Amino acid sequence: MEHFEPIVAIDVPDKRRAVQLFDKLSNDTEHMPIIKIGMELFYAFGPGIVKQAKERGCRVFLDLKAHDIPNTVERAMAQLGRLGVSFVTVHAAGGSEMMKAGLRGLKQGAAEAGNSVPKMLAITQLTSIDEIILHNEQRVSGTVMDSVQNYARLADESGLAGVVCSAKEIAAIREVTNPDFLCITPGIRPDSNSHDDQKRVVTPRQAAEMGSNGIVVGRPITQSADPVAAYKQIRYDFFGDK
Ligand SMILES: O=c1ccn([C@@H]2O[C@H](COP(=O)(O)O)[C@@H](O)[C@H]2O)c(=O)[nH]1
Repeated sequence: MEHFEPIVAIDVPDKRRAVQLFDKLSNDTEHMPIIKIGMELFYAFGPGIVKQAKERGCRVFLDLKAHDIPNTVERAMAQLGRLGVSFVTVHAAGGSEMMKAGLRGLKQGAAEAGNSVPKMLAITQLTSIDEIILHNEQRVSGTVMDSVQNYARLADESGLAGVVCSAKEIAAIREVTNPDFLCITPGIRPDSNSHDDQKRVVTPRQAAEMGSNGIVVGRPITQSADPVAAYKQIRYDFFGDK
């Protein structure tokens, strides 16, 4: 089973702060985190910000959560395949045709640029969603667990490398997917932290015990007075001495 270094979500509004965090976090070359660039940074600074993270030796998780008609996602993913990132994301709610088209585009873009193919992950139910939102707003009957399990099966059948989910759903996902299917888990909060807008939350240790292949952590690190110390503590809680 493959495990990844913690994925740090750099959700900050300005380039100077982002690059400062890339610099601080890439200093520990033995256990360098994977840098997650999301909509906030990418919409503001585009591929240039990806390049700046890569120049510091960081692997990049580009979390743009594509969700559109298959043709649009295929063409968008072809562009992302050219960037040399390690992970990209799409919403499983876009359906299997969209996910397959996205993967096709990603492979084509990566091949044209001579890059290896990034791992494509499907967002299942965002970790900010709970059963109240699922029932009252999405009008989905059943549990969050059922919905996440269904999306994971669909993503696996569509050829994706894995899903983004809460660690709480990993056991249910493993029942219906291939053994090497990845479960990457945000909604991570060390005991003392507030949950912010996250609903399905576990600690780094619980995520490890539940079988997470990699944790995604943002604010508990980026808003800490000492982001490097916060990262190291979270990494230790997830991996122990490894
Ligand atoms: O279901 C999901 C999918 C993606 N995310 C992203 O992870 C980070 C979490 O940040 P925190 O500050 O640790 O809450 C953020 O970039 C989200 O866009 C998620 O939380 N849940």
